[in-house]
Amino acid sequence: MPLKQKGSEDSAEAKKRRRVGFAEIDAGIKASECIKVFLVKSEDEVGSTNSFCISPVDLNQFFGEDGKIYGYKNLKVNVWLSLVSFHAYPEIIYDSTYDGGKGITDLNTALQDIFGETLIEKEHFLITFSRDRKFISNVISDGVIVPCNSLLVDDQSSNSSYHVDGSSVEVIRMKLNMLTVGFLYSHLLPLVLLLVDGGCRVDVTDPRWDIFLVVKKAKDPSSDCIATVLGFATVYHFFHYPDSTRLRIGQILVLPTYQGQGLGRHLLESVYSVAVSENMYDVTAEEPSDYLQYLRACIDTNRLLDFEPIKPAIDSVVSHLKEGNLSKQICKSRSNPSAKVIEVARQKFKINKKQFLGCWEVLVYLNLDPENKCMENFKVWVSERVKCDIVDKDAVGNKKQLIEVPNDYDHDMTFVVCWSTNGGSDDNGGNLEEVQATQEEQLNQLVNKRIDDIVKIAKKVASQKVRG
Ligand SMILES: CC(=O)SCCNC(=O)CCNC(=O)[C@H](O)C(C)(C)COP(=O)(O)OP(=O)(O)OC[C@H]1O[C@@H](n2cnc3c(N)ncnc32)[C@H](O)[C@@H]1OP(=O)(O)O
Repeated sequence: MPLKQKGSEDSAEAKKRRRVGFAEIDAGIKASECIKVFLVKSEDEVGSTNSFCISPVDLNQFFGEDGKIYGYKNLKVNVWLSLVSFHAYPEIIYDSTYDGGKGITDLNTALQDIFGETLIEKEHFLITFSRDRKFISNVISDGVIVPCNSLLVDDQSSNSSYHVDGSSVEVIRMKLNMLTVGFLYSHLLPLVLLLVDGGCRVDVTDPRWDIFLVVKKAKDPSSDCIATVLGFATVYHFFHYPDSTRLRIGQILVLPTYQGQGLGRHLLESVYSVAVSENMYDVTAEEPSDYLQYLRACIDTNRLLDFEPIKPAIDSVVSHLKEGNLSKQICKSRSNPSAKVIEVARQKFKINKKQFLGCWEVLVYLNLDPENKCMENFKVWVSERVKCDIVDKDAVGNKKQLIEVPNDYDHDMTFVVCWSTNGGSDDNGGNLEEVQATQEEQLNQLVNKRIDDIVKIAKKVASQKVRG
């Protein structure tokens, strides 16, 4: 009897094990692998996966800690986003659902987190293309056109518009706390969340937020003037002690279909134009992406290129670099332009100090002869500037250290400066020489990267000058 019992217990166990063994464990699917977002201009494009598909920065961030969707077999999510009203319509396709131990992801809630109130059913979505065709035109009717001296403006009789696809393009400035503008912003927000790294909602009730909309205006077949949004920037008015205001760009986005046509630059120049005409303190950007930094550097260097008051200071560095072998100490002492030079550029162009110092290196480079030996001196000069920025080399003895750390972003390198508390010289398990050699190598990498950036910006600025 006991044996039989044991036997039946064994077989029950075996069955259980088999069940467990065969149960399908749900590995989930990364949101970025099954969700596609298409930009569409007309109802004919809805449902087509040949429409323009955007590349979100990180779709996975909206789906739990591991960015995965669980519980669906052969899942595909296609979202069509209207460039007319910025409504969105999702199509969710799958063979079946099942609980493989991780539950079944609530897709509607997750999509709501991204698209919010813009998410609507297909039937309503299709109607919006005709019903809301004047949506943008109506919103911007109370806006102010920003006059801009952009190099892109091709109509010399007016300094506020140029042309894309044969239509006139303008930058309109509005207060975000206006009801209709706040409503439009809530429709643009999904694009911010999807396409701006770290993008988030700004407080539309705060009167210190402006939005700069770059719009294309064209007549439709019934001769109505229809405006389309091509890009936008949200800009905050910060108090600057004691009695001025600085403009800070919170988010800037050019719709992917229009990127690379000079609109980002036109938006930035429009913000500068307002800063100059309203005598703001300066213009800054909140956590700018590398590409935005590059774009700003190109624009600012271009503006500084023919600015006479800073030329003697540039000439002085250039002649110094041409002098032959430089002592690092002299390099250090001639590292930065004087406060007066920085101030005169800020007053005229509203270029912030940190930004100016980046342009300074490009301006010096542009004035050197690349064939000449002084390029070696330029490297020494940049190297001393990098060292001053990041870590005081002499502080090694004082246990200050530069350490390379992994990062979650797609940057090549991230460094942190640490202050050792351990009191010994052998903090990394090696001796002081090894620590210094590692530091030297890491600094060299940074210097090489900085020089590559300078050369890239200088080439772009030089080519734009030739075209201009
Ligand atoms: C604070 C923050 O918001 S950080 C986040 C920034 N935003 C984002 O990352 C969102 C996604 N990215 C974008 O929206 C855009 O790429 C932006 C806003 C950064 C730049 O906008 P774009 O319209 O693409 O920039 P724009 O066209 O003015 O300049 C891009 C390129 O065109 C070039 N360009 C500028 N003007 C012209 C012109 N008239 N003719 C030809 N090329 C031009 C630029 O030099 C640059 O060329 P390169 O990349 O080959 O060197």
